[in-house]
Amino acid sequence: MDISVTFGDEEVSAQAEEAVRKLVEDGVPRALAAGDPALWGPEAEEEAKIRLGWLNLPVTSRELLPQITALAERVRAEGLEHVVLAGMGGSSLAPEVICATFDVPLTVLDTTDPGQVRRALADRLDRTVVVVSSKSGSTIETDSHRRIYEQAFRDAGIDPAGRIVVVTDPGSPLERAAAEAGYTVVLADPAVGGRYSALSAFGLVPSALAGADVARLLDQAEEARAALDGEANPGLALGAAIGAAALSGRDKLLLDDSLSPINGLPDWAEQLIAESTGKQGRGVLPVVGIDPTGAADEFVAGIDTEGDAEVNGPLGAQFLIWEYATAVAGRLLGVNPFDQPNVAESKESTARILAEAGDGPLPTGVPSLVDGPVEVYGEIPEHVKDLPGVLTMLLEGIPAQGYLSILSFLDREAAFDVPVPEDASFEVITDIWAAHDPASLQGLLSIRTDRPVTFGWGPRYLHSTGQYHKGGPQNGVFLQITGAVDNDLEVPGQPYTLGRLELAQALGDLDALRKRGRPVVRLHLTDREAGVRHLLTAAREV
Ligand SMILES: O=P(O)(O)OC[C@H]1O[C@H](O)[C@H](O)[C@@H](O)[C@@H]1O
Repeated sequence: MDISVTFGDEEVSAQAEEAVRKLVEDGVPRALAAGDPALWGPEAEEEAKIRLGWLNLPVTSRELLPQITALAERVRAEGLEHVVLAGMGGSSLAPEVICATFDVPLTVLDTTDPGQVRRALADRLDRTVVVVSSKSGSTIETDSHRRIYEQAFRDAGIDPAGRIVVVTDPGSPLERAAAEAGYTVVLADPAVGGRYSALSAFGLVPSALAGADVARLLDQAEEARAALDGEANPGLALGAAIGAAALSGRDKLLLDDSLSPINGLPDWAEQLIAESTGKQGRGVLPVVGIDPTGAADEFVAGIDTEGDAEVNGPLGAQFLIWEYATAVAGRLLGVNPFDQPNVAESKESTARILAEAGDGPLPTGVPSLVDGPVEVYGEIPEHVKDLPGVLTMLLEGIPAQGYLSILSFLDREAAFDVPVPEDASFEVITDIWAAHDPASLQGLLSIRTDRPVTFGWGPRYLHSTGQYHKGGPQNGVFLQITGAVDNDLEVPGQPYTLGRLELAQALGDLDALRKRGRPVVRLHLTDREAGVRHLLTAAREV
């Protein structure tokens, strides 16, 4: 197995070498191997004491294998071939990459979009097993999914007890609810934080049920763990390079996996890096989905792909190396890599908005302008009269070291429902999808600026880059997209529907961003399909 970190840029290499020398001199690798919680300063120490379990997961997680294997065998024997994972952030990003890489199907629910959840519900409910994963056991999206699936199973005459598997920390409210309901529960290691939990029960249980070879994943990680003890320590080198580069102004970390056999690691690494480093007005901005631009503040990390740094290794090894590197970079940046102090701001705003609105409409405000099926909310100068004007204004407003972030609270899969001609070639089909996919906006806008443009699906990004948006440097410009809901979904036992929660989450984050003085515009699509097409057309006119 080739597990290595190499440098393709002389400046990066020299800075990394110098930082590694200093880190070794300070005894950091030895202290980290020994799980020393004092490495991130006195303020982080208390939390670090209960957050370093990930270093040992390649070994300790093996204890879970008999339970997981038996569970997977039962699920298979019962013909439950549709595995749905309800989980946000650290509770779903790793299984998504593991399953994509091992090429086994997994339906991930990390959305509050009613259309997306309805699609999952309509898919083989009689053969569905749902993994409800939440470390805290109190995440609102995951709680909603659990309630919705419980109801759907009951309505179909299916006992949810045989269909719901819970992964959570010991003592969480979810563990208690699951015990009462008679669900199968797999307890996770409480000494591991959400975004460092790829090799814990959170990564392994849903992936094994979907058919991935998780024992192999642990073998790969164990090999990397041995390398982290040695002198040629890839995690130390990567963390030193990322941290030192950021300190010298190269703080946009472009993740390039174009040649990697691993499928989707950047989406996982994005959360790890953004939530771990983006706080106290500092941080490293992970950039996923666009090509390198050569900008002076850009650092290209290639996953099995050339870059300023190139990280080679199979998936299990990559997880551990990136976690180790992030912890090291956190030390260099002087932040606690295990907390997410600003994530709660949006959650609190959302809760307040829902409570204050009662049964009435949510406080959306009035549009500043309307362009066809797109309403524009936010401060728009007089001379801006249409959507291309709004997009131009946002692009021109990006600060010199800044970025634009597109935040889309829409159905991530809607574009793939668009009918395509029967005899269409693959190229034609992908063009049709792209023309209906809000994510295409990232590529269209990024070629109109030399600044990075990021794209996140809401509410998924709230548990990932959302921390950096609010806690990181004051240099982001935000474009939020919401849409009308035609076919809403009740959340059993709760006063809100899923669509109402989705909009409240968008408004909650809008409020949190505004309170921090971040420039933000919300576009509301009164007709989603026409709105996306109109928006993409406007982006081409900029
Ligand atoms: O696993 P859970 O407790 O449900 O948490 C899921 C996610 O939500 C939070 O908002 C955190 O910011 C994430 O780091 C975490 O992974």
